[in-house]
Amino acid sequence: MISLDSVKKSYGDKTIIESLSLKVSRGEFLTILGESGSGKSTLLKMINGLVTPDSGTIMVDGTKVATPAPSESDLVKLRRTVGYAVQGSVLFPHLSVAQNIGYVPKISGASKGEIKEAVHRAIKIAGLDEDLLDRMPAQLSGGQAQRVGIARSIAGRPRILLMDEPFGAVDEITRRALQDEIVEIVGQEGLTCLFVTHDTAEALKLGSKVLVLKNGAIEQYDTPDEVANHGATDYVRTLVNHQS
Ligand SMILES: Nc1ncnc2c1ncn2[C@@H]1O[C@H](COP(=O)(O)OP(=O)(O)OP(=O)(O)O)[C@@H](O)[C@H]1O
Repeated sequence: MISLDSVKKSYGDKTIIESLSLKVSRGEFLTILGESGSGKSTLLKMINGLVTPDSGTIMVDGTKVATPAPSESDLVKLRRTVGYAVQGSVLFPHLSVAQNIGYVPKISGASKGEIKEAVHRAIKIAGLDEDLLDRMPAQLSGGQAQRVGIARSIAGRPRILLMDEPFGAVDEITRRALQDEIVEIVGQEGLTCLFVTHDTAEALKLGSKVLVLKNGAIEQYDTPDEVANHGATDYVRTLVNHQS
């Protein structure tokens, strides 16, 4: 579903990712674990075309995303294929909840009726109350905003879901509820999910596979069981032993 071949990325003279190759199968729930600055967000942004690598190849569901940078039509295709949710779910502040959730269907050219249907389907899946649809993002709690972000990321019926620390800004109880829901959504919809976290317990709990990154390089890419019980490097074993 997703493949990266010898991908390199630097910012200025700082190399973030030296040479990364990776294949993610359809239906995989891949958690990406690593400390701050290890390149997790950069990896997701390269997969959804927000950041272009210096060199290497990235294929997403048959579309070449890089390099060179994708064409305008490939980018549109990519927006439909890939849903993206980030920490604190950065919603458009000037759009209502319904407009936020309906954004991708709208830019994809869906009719008013189709947009409404997509929004209702998404809020149902994300466990949101209909009463919230007319509110503005500033009128939501952190947990509600997070759910709206999730609803928005799935409203366009993507095949791939990229989530960048999506539950970083919510309390522990909401976080657990959202974790369970996202696993269910990904399973039900048959999605391929890449989920970035710096929380080892979360990575091991949610992932069907876990990718451990350090300084932009792969330390281990394996099942949660293998990562937990047979850490490939000292770094992986330290992460597993020091989880909270
Ligand atoms: N646009 C940019 N310009 C320059 N440097 C950047 C840019 N974006 C990211 N970086 C740097 O690249 C490195 C990797 O950043 P990235 O956000 O991918 O890490 P991360 O693993 O997601 O970190 P965190 O867990 O803190 O979000 C960091 O050193 C960061 O400062």
